Amino acid sequence: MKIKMLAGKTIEINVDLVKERAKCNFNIREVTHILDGGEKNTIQRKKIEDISLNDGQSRDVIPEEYLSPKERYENAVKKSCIYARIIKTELMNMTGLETLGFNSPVFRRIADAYFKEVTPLLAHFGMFVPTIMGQCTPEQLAHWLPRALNFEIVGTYVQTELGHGTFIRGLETTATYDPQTEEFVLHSPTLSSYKWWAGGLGKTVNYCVVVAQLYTKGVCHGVHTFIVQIRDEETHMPLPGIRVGDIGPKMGYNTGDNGFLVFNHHRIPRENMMMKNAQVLKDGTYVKVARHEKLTYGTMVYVRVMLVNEMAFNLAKAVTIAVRYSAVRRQSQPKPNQPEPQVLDYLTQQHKLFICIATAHALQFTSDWLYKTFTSVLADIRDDKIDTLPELHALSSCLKAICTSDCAAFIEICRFACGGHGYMASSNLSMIYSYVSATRTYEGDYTVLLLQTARFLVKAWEQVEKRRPVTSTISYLSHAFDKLKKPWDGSNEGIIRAFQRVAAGKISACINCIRYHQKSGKDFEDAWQLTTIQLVAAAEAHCRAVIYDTYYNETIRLTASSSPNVKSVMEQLCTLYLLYWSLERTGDLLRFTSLSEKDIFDLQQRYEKMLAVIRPNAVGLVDAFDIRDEILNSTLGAYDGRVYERLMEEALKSPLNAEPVNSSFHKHLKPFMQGKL
Ligand SMILES: CC/C=C\C/C=C\C/C=C\C/C=C\C/C=C\C/C=C\CCCCC(=O)SCCNC(=O)CCNC(=O)[C@H](O)C(C)(C)COP(=O)(O)OP(=O)(O)OC[C@H]1O[C@@H](n2cnc3c(N)ncnc32)[C@H](O)[C@@H]1OP(=O)(O)O
Ligand SMILES: Cc1cc2nc3c(=O)[nH]c(=O)nc-3n(C[C@H](O)[C@H](O)[C@H](O)COP(=O)(O)OP(=O)(O)OC[C@H]3O[C@@H](n4cnc5c(N)ncnc54)[C@H](O)[C@@H]3O)c2cc1C
Repeated sequence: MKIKMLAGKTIEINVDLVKERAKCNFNIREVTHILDGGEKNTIQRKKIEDISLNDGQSRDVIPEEYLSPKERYENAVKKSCIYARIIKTELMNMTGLETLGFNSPVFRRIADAYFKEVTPLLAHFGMFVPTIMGQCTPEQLAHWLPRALNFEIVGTYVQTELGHGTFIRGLETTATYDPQTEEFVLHSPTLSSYKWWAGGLGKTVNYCVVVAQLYTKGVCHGVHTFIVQIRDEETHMPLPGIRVGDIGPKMGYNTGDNGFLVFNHHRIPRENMMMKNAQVLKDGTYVKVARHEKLTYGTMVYVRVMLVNEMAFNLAKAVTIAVRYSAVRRQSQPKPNQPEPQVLDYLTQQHKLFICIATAHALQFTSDWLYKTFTSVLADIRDDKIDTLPELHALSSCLKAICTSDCAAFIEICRFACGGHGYMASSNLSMIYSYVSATRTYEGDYTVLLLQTARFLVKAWEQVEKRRPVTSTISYLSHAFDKLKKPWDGSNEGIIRAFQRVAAGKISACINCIRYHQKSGKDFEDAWQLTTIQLVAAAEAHCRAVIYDTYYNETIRLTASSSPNVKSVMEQLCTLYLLYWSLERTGDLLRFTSLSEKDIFDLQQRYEKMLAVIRPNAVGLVDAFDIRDEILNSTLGAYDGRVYERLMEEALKSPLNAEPVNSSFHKHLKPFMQGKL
């Protein structure tokens, strides 16, 4: 152990970690600034982290694993109020800082110091407020937004029902306009129409955005959004006509009180229909305002965009834990009479972990780029231009699907990399995994969203066939008709072009398959269904090509004025990422490019050399994510590497250790062992 001063405190640091940090050859702060989107953001983030975490209010006295479900929820509500107060105060102090807002990555990061699972207010921050911002008229906005931002009301987003989640047009809850009273009557006509899943609905919120089928003058106009009060603002009792409760234990999100909601002819004022995109006049006349009918789905697009950033952060946490632990952990004896090596020195361990570091960078840069695209499309929509929306929908759908899926898979690999101790709840890897695993399903299931992107790609292909211009992310399709396979080029640019060829080849194969089925007499819908396995694969290939291109270009752009070693290490990670996926997808490359067996051998050699090049900087790279111990919440991943001490300290907190003999011994085990039971 070595003693080190950190933030004014003297701490003991594991000697292996001290050596690792001494080996690091680049400026860690510089990389942190790049990942944060600039030094100004890092300074701001650290300031808010200090304000909100230094007083210890985020800490639990008893680890929440030992609390009952009810106590865990109550504890989460208590801490949510502290957390929300910090956001309110800091937001007021931060006016003018355009990069930080209500849902800023900074507030997101500190949330993890407060909640091992989630805050019951997550859907208030992530969905209720964004829906108010996106779906209200200016008058409605003036009424609802300040109340929601001040937490005078707390809300959630209630869309999914027992019977339907994916197929929104199939939702059954009705909102029928009554012109006599100028009210909507909300009703749940069947068991399958019961609302199910909304976060915070069970016990926490008093308002919600409800998605329901709008009926007026006897005509159904499809799903629309309504602001519905469900609990009394004083007593918090459910209002008449409302049945609401918690849906019970889940694989994760257990402090999130996901709920059910049943309407029995519940009335709300006409003004509570969110009327930015469509209106119902007092006499019941339906007026469509928006030019694109899917603008009602805007909150989902927003959350899908946010989730990409969410994935980058969660993977950064998991790999920080796994790399630090792998530097501390020593195991086996590959050579006789030699000390046990750090497990990080095993090539196979580097193969598990360095791709996770690279992926966290790739997702961070892709997420920043996607967010910019999102804000630019929002600006277009404000100017009544809706032609950029389909591309945003296609991009956010596939990126949400692939990033959540990759991130869950890589977090599980981080757990494997930590052996048995990775399975301890105190490693925090199981919590991170159960949190991330749900993201592949919610906000649009993986397969469903990739099929949305595939629709866009098939249409784009038809445009390219007609030699019509297409948007930037699919411009590579224009080269799909070049007949000759180009010689394999293993440079970064060459690999990206090769994967664009793979994507184009897969889309082309889907088109051929759909047309083949149509020629055999199938209608388009059936031909589409028969092609869906390939369509999902084509959308995945397209998405990966977008990520490779974005990661590569953003790395060059963001390190243009960096110090040489920072530039090198960031480029090495990007190259590692491209090599890793080339080796993972050799089948695709063999099918659609001129890659040979010899090229695969070369790729493998280059990949393994790159692992060795990155090895000395591995701990420095995860330190650069700059995730405070309070946020990591891990016995294995703390900055000081006191792994075994922390494991023991945590074990001693188990209530089972409070007494030398548990009463069940005398009550059950002893009589059983003595043959008396
Ligand atoms: C611990 C943290 C603590 C504190 C937090 C602090 C701060 C917060 C920070 C960040 C928060 C932000 C986010 C991160 C984290 C979490 C978020 C919080 C909670 C999330 C919990 C989960 C919430 C939910 O799951 S809500 C429910 C979501 N449900 C879905 O996604 C359903 C999926 N289904 C669909 O989207 C659609 O039904 C469908 C797309 C599959 C089909 O729709 P539909 O049948 O109507 O359309 P089609 O006929 O198929 O298509 C017609 C054409 O329309 C096009 N289309 C479809 N959708 C869209 C769209 N959205 N936009 C544009 N165009 C669209 C479609 O492509 C067709 O086009 P074509 O040209 O005709 O082909
Ligand atoms: C933790 C968590 C939190 C949630 N929070 C909220 C919330 O706050 N508010 C809210 O409204 N909802 C919420 N949800 C619900 C969530 O949005 C839905 O569960 C999700 O959209 C998936 O829909 P589903 O459950 O209907 O799945 P289904 O559509 O029933 O999916 C089942 C299977 O069928 C497949 N499938 C479905 N349709 C097709 C198709 N067309 N083609 C091919 N395959 C298909 C899917 O790929 C999947 O494998 C939450 C869910 C979870 C797990």
